Amino acid sequence: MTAERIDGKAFAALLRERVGALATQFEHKAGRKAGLAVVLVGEDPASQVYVRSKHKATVAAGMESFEHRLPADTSEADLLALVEQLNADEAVDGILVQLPLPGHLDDQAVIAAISPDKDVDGFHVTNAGRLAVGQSGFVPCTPLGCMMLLTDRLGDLSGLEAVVIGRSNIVGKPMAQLLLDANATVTIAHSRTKDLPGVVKRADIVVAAVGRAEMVKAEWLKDGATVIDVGINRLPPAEGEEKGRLVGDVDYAGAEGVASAITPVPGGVGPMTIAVLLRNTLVAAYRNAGLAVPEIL
Ligand SMILES: Nc1nc2c(c(=O)[nH]1)N[C@@H](CN(C=O)c1ccc(C(=O)N[C@@H](CCC(=O)O)C(=O)O)cc1)CN2
Repeated sequence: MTAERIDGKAFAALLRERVGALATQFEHKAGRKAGLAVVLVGEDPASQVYVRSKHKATVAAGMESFEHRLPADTSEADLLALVEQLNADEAVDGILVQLPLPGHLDDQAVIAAISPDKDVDGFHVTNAGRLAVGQSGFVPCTPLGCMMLLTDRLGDLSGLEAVVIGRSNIVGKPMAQLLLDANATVTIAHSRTKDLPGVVKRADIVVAAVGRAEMVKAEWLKDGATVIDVGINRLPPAEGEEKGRLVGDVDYAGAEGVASAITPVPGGVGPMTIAVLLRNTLVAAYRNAGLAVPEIL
């Protein structure tokens, strides 16, 4: 079997296009553009790339982008003051603080300061709670993007066995919650799971979000499984290479021979993160303006 490659890049482009069309409708109805504020503290090279991509995608979708770049030694009090200012700014529908933050800053305190109704990352404890009890809030972008790819491919997930490898607040836990809401039978596996290969072998759906390069091997997979690879790991440069290759948490070359479908890295889940961020921002804008959120969002 050669697995179908799930093209997250193409899916994300379609989603961004749809959000762009709805953002124009929003502007006509509300008399203003939807707005996203992104805060970057420090000079982490990967974060700089992601923040630049978010800015470009926001503007391309016809929304207002407010970028705040702060020095690496910014104090927590100054960062919290900026978040407060953005909470009060009516032109700002969504607020995102790029992670990771420099070590002296407490991510949880910063996330807690964001108004839950502007928390388009879905990281605030209020939004985590809303997801847990089935209320509408904001769902973290990466797991929601994974879910869109899964339902596009599989349709109804009822009764399917899903294994999520990784238990982070940002990906693993919300992913498991979304799969459970879709009536899958869900196992969350992690570094202390006994017989991880045996657990993964049961799964019709595998979501790998551990952050360890090519850890999930072809032999672990059930024939015909659908594999969603959230990992983005850079290998050390091979001879003659300037930069190492990007790989996921799954051994793609091996898994391709066993799975029925798999997301590549790059070009799979990663691009969905930014497309869903635009979607969440537009949902926030509709809600903040007191307008009905279009169903197709
Ligand atoms: N506040 C947040 N911080 C972080 C988040 C987040 O959702 N909110 N997620 C990640 C980083 N991230 C967005 O912020 C992100 C990661 C990866 C991609 C992406 O498109 N990756 C490409 C490969 C990119 C490359 O060449 O390096 C791919 O997978 O095809 C987009 C966004 C951590 N921080």
